[in-house]
Amino acid sequence: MVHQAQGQMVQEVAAAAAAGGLPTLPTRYVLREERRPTAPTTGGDVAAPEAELLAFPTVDVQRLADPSDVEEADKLRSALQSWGLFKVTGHGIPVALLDGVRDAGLEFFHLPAEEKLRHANRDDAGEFQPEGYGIDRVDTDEQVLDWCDRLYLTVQPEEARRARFWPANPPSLAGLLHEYALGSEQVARRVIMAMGRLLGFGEEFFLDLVGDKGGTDARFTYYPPCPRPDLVYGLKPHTDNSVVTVLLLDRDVGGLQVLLRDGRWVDVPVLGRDELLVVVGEEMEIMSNAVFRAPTHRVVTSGERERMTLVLFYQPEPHKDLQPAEELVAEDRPAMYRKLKAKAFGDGFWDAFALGERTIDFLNIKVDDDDDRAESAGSTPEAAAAAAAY
Ligand SMILES: O=C(O)CCC(=O)C(=O)O
Ligand SMILES: [Fe+2]
Repeated sequence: MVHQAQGQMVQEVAAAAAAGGLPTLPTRYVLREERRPTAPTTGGDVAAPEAELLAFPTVDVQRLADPSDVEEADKLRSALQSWGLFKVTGHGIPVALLDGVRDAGLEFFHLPAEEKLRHANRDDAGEFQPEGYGIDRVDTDEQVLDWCDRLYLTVQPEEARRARFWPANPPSLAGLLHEYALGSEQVARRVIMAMGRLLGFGEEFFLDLVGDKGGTDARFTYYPPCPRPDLVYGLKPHTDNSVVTVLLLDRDVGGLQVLLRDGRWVDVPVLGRDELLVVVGEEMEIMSNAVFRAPTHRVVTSGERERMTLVLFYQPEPHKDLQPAEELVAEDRPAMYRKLKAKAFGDGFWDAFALGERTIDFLNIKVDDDDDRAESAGSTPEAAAAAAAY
């Protein structure tokens, strides 16, 4: 059964609201009071001074590829230990390609509804499945829906692409996404290689766990303007279903926020046109036995401006075992997660996300819930250094 709300795109709701046809926001988007996003922490909150924005971590992936560049490796280490995400320069992807794929994505969302619905996220029987155009899965009346529409495509391995979900319009989109994904995959690989080196292993360390034919899923997310941004999430708080995620953010409009370890939500700034963002995902958290942590992040919407982002999720080969690397497990550092197949983890994401839970928690693969131990094993420079000694 498809839930009746599944058919309604947020873009249509937003258009009706803008035309004055909706005196109040439909309740299915309205968050319970205690869950509502407060005003962004930066810009208005004295607890988050300007300096914090300036300290937003940056890593040059070209420098990162040079194993003798200790300074850049230190920047990566510090970014991973503090924010769990960082902006990336030195990737070599032409800015014309970045702008091109952004423009093509936006053009797709601006097409008439019937054109976009040719690629709707339904299978032959009309049931919901994640790939294609639409909103995320709706299971119940109680589920509060995010203020966004998505176009979700499997990009790699190439033989797994499903042509019916790839827009024919604008005609440039498919080619641009293909090109961009190749460049962005290199960014992910360089980061994953450097993460292996940070722990004192070779750069193949995590790549071997991922496999040569890891998967890449792309998600274009369109956040229409919202008449009541104080009541909704663009995207609810979550951690990513990936080893790492590479994001191409909107050129002009912010909204992404990350939860710091001290419990504050902080804005990710609008990046330069040629900059990307890398976020650690839950699969890396598992493989690294929580030396690296997947940060919780969310999107708040803007009142008047639309926003679009393109996010690429890098995943292990589906048949690979997903588990803490044995080199990172010892008597005083027991495995924090149980083994499962990468595919089982990937599939679990959709159930978890609909409930607003982490996949790790939803699938109950934490060996125990002793967060103190997790903290001491994972988040300190000492722990990373300890891991390096293995
Ligand atoms: O749109 C954004 O800024 C973030 C999207 C995101 O976090 C996701 O799709 O997992
Ligand atoms: Fe995300």
